[in-house]
This record gives sequence, structure tokens and C-alpha cells, in this order.
Amino acid sequence: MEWCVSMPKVELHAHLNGSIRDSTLLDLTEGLIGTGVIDISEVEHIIKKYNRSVAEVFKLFDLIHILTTDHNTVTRITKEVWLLGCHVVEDFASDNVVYLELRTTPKRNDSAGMSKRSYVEAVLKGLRSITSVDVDFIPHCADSKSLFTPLPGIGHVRKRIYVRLLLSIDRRETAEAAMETVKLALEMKPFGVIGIDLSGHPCIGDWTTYLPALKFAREQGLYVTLHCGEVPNSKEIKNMLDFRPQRIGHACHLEDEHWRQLKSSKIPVEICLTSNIRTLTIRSIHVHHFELYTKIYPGIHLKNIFSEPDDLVDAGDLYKAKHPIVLCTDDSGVFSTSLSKEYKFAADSFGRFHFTFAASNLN
Ligand SMILES: CNc1ncnc2c1ncn2[C@@H]1O[C@H](COP(=O)(O)O)[C@@H](O)[C@H]1O
Ligand SMILES: [Zn+2]
Repeated sequence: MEWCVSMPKVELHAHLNGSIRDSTLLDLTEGLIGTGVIDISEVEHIIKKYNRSVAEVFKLFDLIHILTTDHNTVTRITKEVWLLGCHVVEDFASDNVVYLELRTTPKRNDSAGMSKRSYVEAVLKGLRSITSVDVDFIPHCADSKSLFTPLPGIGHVRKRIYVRLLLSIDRRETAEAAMETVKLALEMKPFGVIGIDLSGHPCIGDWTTYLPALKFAREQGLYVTLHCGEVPNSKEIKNMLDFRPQRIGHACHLEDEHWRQLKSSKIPVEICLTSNIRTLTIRSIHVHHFELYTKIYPGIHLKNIFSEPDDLVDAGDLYKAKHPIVLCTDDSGVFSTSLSKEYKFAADSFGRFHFTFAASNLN
């Protein structure tokens, strides 16, 4: 494990509100006691549960959103979001993540005067205010200095971490709200926003709602990554692969034709092992598409062990196929993981694999 921690790593799939530390979550909860906004007894039950279904995980996200953005004033929300951004980046830096792409869904709270824009500004300011680690946040742009003051120098002892931001579209949003997010991302490009993600409850909504916004994002030079195949949905998976995003996340429920399409397209896959196992999206690590058990132990058929259908035996084995993949945390707070733990999990589960794949296999 120490080796996994000490190795410099790249994190490409981390949701800001999913990466919140337990202690921060509890601080935020305490801050809302007596306000009538939440019922503590109900909150505790959700927070303390270990294995959660996809539906329960999304219940927890609703709760986290209340904790971070359901306040009366935009100043209070800014403070919470700011704090959250600081802690999350510090945690990744202490795990020796050297390049971090953090994604978050811009949120509106009209009653507090909070807009998607002020939410993103709060995140950016939070990231800029970190002094414990040396954050390289803004891509080379002179104008950026007008918005943020430079960080104070504390010599060479601070760890350096490159942070870039992706703005997420939630599958519950309207097409207009998605377009607003894309335009905001374009506006915030000089300040470190580099792309768009499509996420949210995988059983909700129709992704084609967001196609105009996603196409516009791509035309304007933003990178696009999609949560794809987290649950079975053959038509959606095919259409998403046809769209040819820069990357996809999860890719758990691809069928044979999808695997073929994915492999020939070489679209890199963000692999989230713990997330997939904890949400039961994948039944066992031995049938995970990172590398199939049958390929490690030839001759042993999955259907004999797990009563899986025949076609699973021929499903994805992305590592073996040298497909571009990268290990990611998804929601390190919600799933009590870290990027080092994901590397350790992969090493323990799949044995002899080489760590160099993470950076070198990516486009
Ligand atoms: C477990 N697998 C997942 N599948 C799909 N979407 C997920 C997710 N995990 C997180 N999110 C998305 O990220 C939001 C939290 O971070 P932000 O508020 O954006 O910072 C969640 O509400 C959800 O929309
Ligand atoms: Zn995700």
C-alpha cells in the first residue's frame, strides 16, 4: 500500500461532492442542526450505511447537496463550497495525485441568490485559496490574474498538484440548463475549466436531451466525457459510443457489439472499481471488465462459478486488450476510497499488472 501511495498518480474521474471527507460532512451536518433543513436521525442512517445500491447512493448525493448548497445566503454557500474544494484537493495531493481533473455540477439556488455561475466561482476561489499544497490551476493565461491573486510562496516543501475542472450536466436537468452549463464552461475556460461531463442517476432521463449542448461543447473545443453503461441500456450505450466522446466513465454493461465498437474507437475508459462493486453495478471483481477472471485463469468458466450468462465470458477485458484505461475513485468520500486504494485493489484482484499503464495508455 505504501508504494501505491508514494507513486505519483493521475486522477481523471472524481466528483467534487462525492469526494467530501466524512469529517467535513459531519461539520456541515452540525451546522444545519436546528435550522429545520434536515432531519438528523434520517441523515445519520444514510451516512453510516456502508454498501449502498445505486438508488441509495443518489439519495446520499441529494443529502450532500442540501448540506453544501441549501443555505439562506450565497455567502454561506460560497463558504461551504470553498471549504469543500480546499479539502478535496488537499486530500488528493496528500495521496500523491499530481494531476487531478475534478468534476462538479453547477447548482442554482434562487432563494439564496445562487446561480450556476456563482457556484463555479465559489469552487474556483476555494481551489485558489489553498496554501498547504502548490496548486497549478489556471492554464497559461495572463487574464486570469485579474480574477485571482497569486498564491503566496512557501518554498519547495509544498506538494505540487495540477488541477483542472470539468463541469457536469446532471441527467435530471433540462436541455436549456445543460446549455447554460456548457456556456459557463466556455466562459470559465481561462480559469481552468477544460471540459464537460454527463452524469447523474443513470436510470433517469434521456441522454439525447443533452446532445445539442454536448455537440456545442465539442465544437467550441471543450473535452466531453460521458458516464456510459453504468446500468444496462443497449441503445444509449451504442449512441454514446457513436458520439465519440474524449472519454467514457464506467462502461460496466456493454454488450459484445459495444465492446468491439469501443475497442476499435480506442475511447479511453475511466475505471471505478470500488464504486462499481459498492453500488453492485458489477456483481464481483472477478467479472469486472478491467480484466476478466477467465483470462487470468484460463479454463475456468465464469458461468460455472457465478452462474453468469454465456455471453459474459466474451465480454470486455480491457487491460489485456491494451485498451486505454485509467483507474479512478469516482466518489472517494462516499465510497471511503482513495486513488492509492484503487491501485492496491486492482493489484490484489488482478495480480501482475504494471502501473505504467495509467499515464502511458491515455490519448
Ligand atoms: C456512483 N456513480 C455515479 N454515477 C453517475 N453520477 C454520479 C456518480 N457519482 C457521482 N455522480 C454525480 O456527481 C454528483 C456529486 O458531485 P457534484 O455535486 O457534481 O460535485 C452526484 O449528484 C451525481 O450527479
Ligand atoms: Zn462518476
